[in-house]
Amino acid sequence: MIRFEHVSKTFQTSAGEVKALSDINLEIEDGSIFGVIGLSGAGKSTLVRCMNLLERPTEGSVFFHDTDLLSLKEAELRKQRRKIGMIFQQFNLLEQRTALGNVCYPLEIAGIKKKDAVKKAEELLKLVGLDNRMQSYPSQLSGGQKQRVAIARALATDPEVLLCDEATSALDPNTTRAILELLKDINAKLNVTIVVITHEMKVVEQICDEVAVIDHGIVAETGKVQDVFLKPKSQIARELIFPKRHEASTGTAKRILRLSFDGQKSSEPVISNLVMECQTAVNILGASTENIGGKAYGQMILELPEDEFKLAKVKSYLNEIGISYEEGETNAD
Ligand SMILES: Nc1ncnc2c1ncn2[C@@H]1O[C@H](COP(=O)(O)OP(=O)(O)OP(=O)(O)O)[C@@H](O)[C@H]1O
Repeated sequence: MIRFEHVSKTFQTSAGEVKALSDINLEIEDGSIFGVIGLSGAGKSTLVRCMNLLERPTEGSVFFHDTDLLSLKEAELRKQRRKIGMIFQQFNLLEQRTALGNVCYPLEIAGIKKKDAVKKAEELLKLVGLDNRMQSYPSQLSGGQKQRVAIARALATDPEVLLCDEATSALDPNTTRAILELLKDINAKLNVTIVVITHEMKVVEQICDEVAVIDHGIVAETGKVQDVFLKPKSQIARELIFPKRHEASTGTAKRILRLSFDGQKSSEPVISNLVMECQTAVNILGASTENIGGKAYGQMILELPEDEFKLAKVKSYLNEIGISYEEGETNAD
């Protein structure tokens, strides 16, 4: 549905050129929930803004279906843009309008009759769970409720894609979870393709099918969420999945085994069986196993036994039961 071919974006600033994106290639499938994750300054917002040409790439092509958006005249581009809705971290609601007035706004601009606009806005506000707050002003709503209004407003023009730029970053964990569930619901009920920009792996875990990991303006890695979780290939993906703060901080580097759980095996029996089978105590330095779609995914870090014989036994046991692992060192921080 959306395809980037060799997209680059350079900003000219008084301090010189800033290359925000370099030669980005990616493809987002119709009906999917696609995550773009990266650290602050990685280029995520620029990337998402290039999807609807709020930002024009300096090089490359942006296809929406099979149309190169960069080749369109202004009127035609506006038409295509209506099919691409967007929500933001700061909600961007009109403060002097009620929730209903906010959702009616894009319909009024599109020339829809007031009666029809109100009817549609009411339906959308019901869909996002705000049946009782239609006449409330943004200042009377919580962050989660404001984001629900913003979602309803973005859906008013029947977009095929909804771009969500850090849409849950200003919300607490419970509200985040509820908003992500709502987006998942919208994807399933309305078949709207959803692109989620985030710096938080847990957001990707909760709703995305596929993910692109962005680092310093390039795509470091892309693939199905469970594959990237199971076997992160890039250093940046490893850091995002398993932040350093989860690892032991003893001041000295330790030799470790990094175990990957792939959704079949739950982590607890594996460790207790390993202890019994190999007759060795294992020191768990960190774990970030998560439940994704009802299956356990994630990683666990074990300190290696110093005894080489016991180490060989542990590795052979893991091979036998089919748990992926790799050897490494913790950082001495
Ligand atoms: N309008 C602009 N003018 C100049 N430089 C810009 C502009 N927009 C972004 N940049 C620069 O491009 C790079 C990528 O920024 P971008 O906002 O896309 O990153 P991000 O991953 O979304 O980060 P954050 O999560 O902190 O918003 C940064 O170095 C940023 O300073």
